[in-house]
Amino acid sequence: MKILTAAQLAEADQATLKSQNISSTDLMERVSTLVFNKIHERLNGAPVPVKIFCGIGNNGGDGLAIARHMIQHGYHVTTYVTNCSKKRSKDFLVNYDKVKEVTKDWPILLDCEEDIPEISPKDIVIDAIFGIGLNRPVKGWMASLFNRTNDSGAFTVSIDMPSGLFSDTAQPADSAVIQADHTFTFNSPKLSFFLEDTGNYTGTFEVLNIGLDPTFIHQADPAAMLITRESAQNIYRPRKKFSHKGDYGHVLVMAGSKGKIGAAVLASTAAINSGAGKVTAYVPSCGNDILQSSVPEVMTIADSGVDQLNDFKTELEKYILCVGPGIGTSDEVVSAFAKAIKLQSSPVLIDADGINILAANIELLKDVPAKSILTPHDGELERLLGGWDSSMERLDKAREFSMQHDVILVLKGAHSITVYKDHMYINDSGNAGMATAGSGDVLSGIISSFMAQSYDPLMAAVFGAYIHGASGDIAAQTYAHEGLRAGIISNFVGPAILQLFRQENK
Ligand SMILES: NC(=O)C1=CN([C@@H]2O[C@H](COP(=O)(O)OP(=O)(O)OC[C@H]3O[C@@H](n4cnc5c(N)ncnc54)[C@H](OP(=O)(O)O)[C@@H]3O)[C@@H](O)[C@H]2O)[C@H](O)CC1
Ligand SMILES: [K+]
Repeated sequence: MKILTAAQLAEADQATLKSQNISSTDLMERVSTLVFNKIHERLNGAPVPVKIFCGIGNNGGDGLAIARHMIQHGYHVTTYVTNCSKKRSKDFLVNYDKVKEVTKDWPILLDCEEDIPEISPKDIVIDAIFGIGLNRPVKGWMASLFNRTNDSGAFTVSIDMPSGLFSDTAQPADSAVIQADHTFTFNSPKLSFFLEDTGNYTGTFEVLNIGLDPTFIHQADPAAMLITRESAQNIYRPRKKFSHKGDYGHVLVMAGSKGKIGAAVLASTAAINSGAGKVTAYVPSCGNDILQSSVPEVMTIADSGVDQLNDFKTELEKYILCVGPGIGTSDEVVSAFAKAIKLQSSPVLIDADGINILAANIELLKDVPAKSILTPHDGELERLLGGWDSSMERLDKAREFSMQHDVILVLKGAHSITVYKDHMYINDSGNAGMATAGSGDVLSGIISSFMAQSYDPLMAAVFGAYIHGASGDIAAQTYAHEGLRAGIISNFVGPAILQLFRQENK
């Protein structure tokens, strides 16, 4: 699913009016009817007090139209207009007049100086103050209204966006935002819904298809792609009937050190569980027997270093290198890592201490083959890029780094984001139970396995992140978030691939 910017959505709006030969008032009526139906389905006529706060732009227009439908259906509605300036939009005014058709009670005009209206925990608040037209931080009286709403304990439903939230630019620290319990958003979710510092404002969110011009949407270059089950289905490559293990590649997992051989076990198990034809673990010699007894499908090469890697020698001709989990960062390891990277001409996967080594020895980046994949968690990312002030800046810096070094970054988090130059892919699978030791080692194994199976590196990263999350989601149905261990996630790669094609129960 495409994630479009506020500017693109406004353009889509105009393209829709033209291609469907409808007025903007018609489109607003369509949108507000869709939202009303959703609310009506849930409330089912309940006599709860509903307070609808409307701005004076089109988000406010939506709010007024929703108010009209609700009043018409017998709901107990009080409508407020935050009448802070004279620049009311045309469709706001049309819908302001239309309220007259269903009630004698005009909306209450707030002139933005008076006391904030009472809001009780028993109210349902509908927030239609600002949508994608927000253009500056929310301060002063409006901020007090937002804070009062947030503190009220009332169930709050936001229309299109929680008011005060920016959709695709950095959220100013001093700007008030409505904390919604649920958000109905139009056409596509917004980028800020997926970022750590802003993603909680929406509460749960639901994307409503408001019938925007499909040609415009098809042609639009998205701010990011949301990777859902459907997108993952399209990336998946079925295996051929007449094939052998040589067709599915060979992953060489260079990982582990004394006390952290588990990282090598987890990454190489995940690689074999995800379909690589062959997997070899390249480990310090203390890890050899551990690997051989814990995962018989994986071959091993023991390095000359006993407790940690100190060299890189292998006769293997063609493999995908997955390097970094649990290797440490001592001088010996750095020289083994540097040697391994230099020997590669095809893209490699670098994780964990591999990323820490690059961050501390930035000159090694020139030996990293183009389109290699780095999978940092935020601590590693910070070492690599320096800090950031907002999630948007984190993305900007990642894009710049990717562009400069021609590498793919998988930024791990609640929604892992794969960044390659100007392209971003936001993962929509996974859960908080996956925040557990070794989960990243499993991700490295999964992605390198798909690289070995000849997926294009960018698609291997995007698909691997999805399958990793989906494995965790299926595993959590049996183990709960708390019971998830990295090795368990890895065992659910097969069910996650099956799930891609399972018919949903309707
Ligand atoms: N294509 C679609 O997705 C459709 C969306 N619809 C709805 O329309 C809104 C967008 O409406 P728009 O009129 O462009 O903008 P808003 O209503 O969100 O806000 C504009 C008004 O807000 C004022 N503003 C902006 N920031 C602030 C602020 N920090 N403090 C105070 N006031 C602010 C702005 O004032 P100016 O002084 O800058 O002019 C405007 O008055 C979208 O979100 C949907 O809800 C359509 O219904 C259908 C298609
Ligand atoms: K809103």
